Amino acid sequence: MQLHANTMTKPPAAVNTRFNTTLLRVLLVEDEVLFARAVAKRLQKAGYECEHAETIADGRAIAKQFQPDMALLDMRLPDGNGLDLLAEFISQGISVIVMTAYGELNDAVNAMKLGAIDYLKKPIDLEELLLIVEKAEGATKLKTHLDYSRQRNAHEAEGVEMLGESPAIASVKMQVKRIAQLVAIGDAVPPTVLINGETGTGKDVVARLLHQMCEQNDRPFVHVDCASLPSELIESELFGHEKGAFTSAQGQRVGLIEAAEDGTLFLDEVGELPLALQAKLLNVLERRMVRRVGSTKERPVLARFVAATNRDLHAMVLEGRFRSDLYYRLNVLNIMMPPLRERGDDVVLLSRHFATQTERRYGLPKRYFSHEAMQLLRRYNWPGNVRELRHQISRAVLLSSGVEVTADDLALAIQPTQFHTNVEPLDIRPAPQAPSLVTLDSAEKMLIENSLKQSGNNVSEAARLLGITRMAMRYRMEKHGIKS
Ligand SMILES: Nc1ncnc2c1ncn2[C@@H]1O[C@H](COP(=O)(O)OP(=O)(O)OP(=O)(O)O)[C@@H](O)[C@H]1O
Repeated sequence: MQLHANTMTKPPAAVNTRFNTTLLRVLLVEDEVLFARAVAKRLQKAGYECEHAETIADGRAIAKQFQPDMALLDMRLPDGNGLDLLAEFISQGISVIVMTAYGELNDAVNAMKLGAIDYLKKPIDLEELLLIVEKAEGATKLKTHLDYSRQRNAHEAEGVEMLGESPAIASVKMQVKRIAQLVAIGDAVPPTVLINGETGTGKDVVARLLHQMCEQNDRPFVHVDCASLPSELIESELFGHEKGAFTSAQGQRVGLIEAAEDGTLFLDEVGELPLALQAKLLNVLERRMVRRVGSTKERPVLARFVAATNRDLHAMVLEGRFRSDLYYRLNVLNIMMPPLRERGDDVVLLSRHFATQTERRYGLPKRYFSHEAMQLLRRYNWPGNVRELRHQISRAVLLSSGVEVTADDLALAIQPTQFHTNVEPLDIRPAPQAPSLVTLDSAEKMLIENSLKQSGNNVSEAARLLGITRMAMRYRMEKHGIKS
């Protein structure tokens, strides 16, 4: 057996102690070694732990030791068809994404019927692959593990930043600080916090900031996305289970509530929690005890509970879709995130910040916003809030042809009704057309060509300018038919 691996340094952890590991594990079964190395590198860079096997036999053997959470499986392998391994992996609870060659659509269809989460057609773009892996993570229980693991890493590596100087954000920062300073006396537990706000306003950022500012910031921060946990798994994910508690419970498992220890349990999108589980959660909050599925033993719960929602929970209570007792239990302290359109000039500060991030990531020269672009940014009403702003800015920075980001580089079709009420109306002119005609593919091609031009056709230097590996650069050049 050949182990092709990569830079894995830790020995594989046992299945039941996965909460103690830090990275989500991806097994790549692919016989094209160069491509596999490029994929492994990209995944490692994105925070995944990755192993590689070239054959079905190797894949089977490595999976036993490595205990992957997810597998990327090629369909044509030297010792058989990847479909043979697919069923085995799925029965072991491994999420599978298949990779098929051009014209092998039947394989993809069969794989999906057998339970693969998604498929990718070759030639594969690494960024697309990453997006699909991330999407698969979100659609399964894996997201929870990863958010938990990544967050632990993130706290070790860097602090959370909540940018903004507007009175609305200053007030949020003040509230977070006060809540973090509330020290529980004796046996008292920290009060629960409910964060409300439109999508993309930074509820997640606030939860992490609160954790960071608390005394127990070296304890775990466990992010549970209640919307993406499959309903059949949510109970055992949250509460844990004992061996044999149900048919597929081959081992004992610590639930996320327990995994939070005396840190923070962040229940994101709490409005999506099914009613039956709302009752169980209420019980945990009231009694501060948790019982694993299939166990008779109760364990104390020490974590701080922080919940977030973009729904009107009060309205959901009136409609009978959210338990009123749980609502009041969660809503002990409340933080309301203001929409971006109410944060005045924070939009300027955030735009500069996101532009600098993109410039650094792609090795681009510093960009400046034209006066018109700035006006547009200030006057748009940002329904997707800070998340939308971040995407728009990085897209505009990547697409701008010179050092100036113009209003046309921003794909904001502003409507007269979307203007802020307190600013003078902008010159009405047709919505920008050009950006919507540029595809991600052509933007990537343009970036690659530009970087090669800038580096005098030196591939390594061009890769450095773009902040990618030489291998990834070569892969992309080949994809776009660019010769050096
Ligand atoms: N004040 C801020 N400073 C810097 N970055 C921010 C700020 N607010 C939000 N962001 C960034 O915007 C994006 C969206 O934020 P976040 O995920 O916290 O929003 P959310 O309210 O939890 O969204 P959703 O309701 O969709 O889950 C993230 O990339 C986050 O880092």
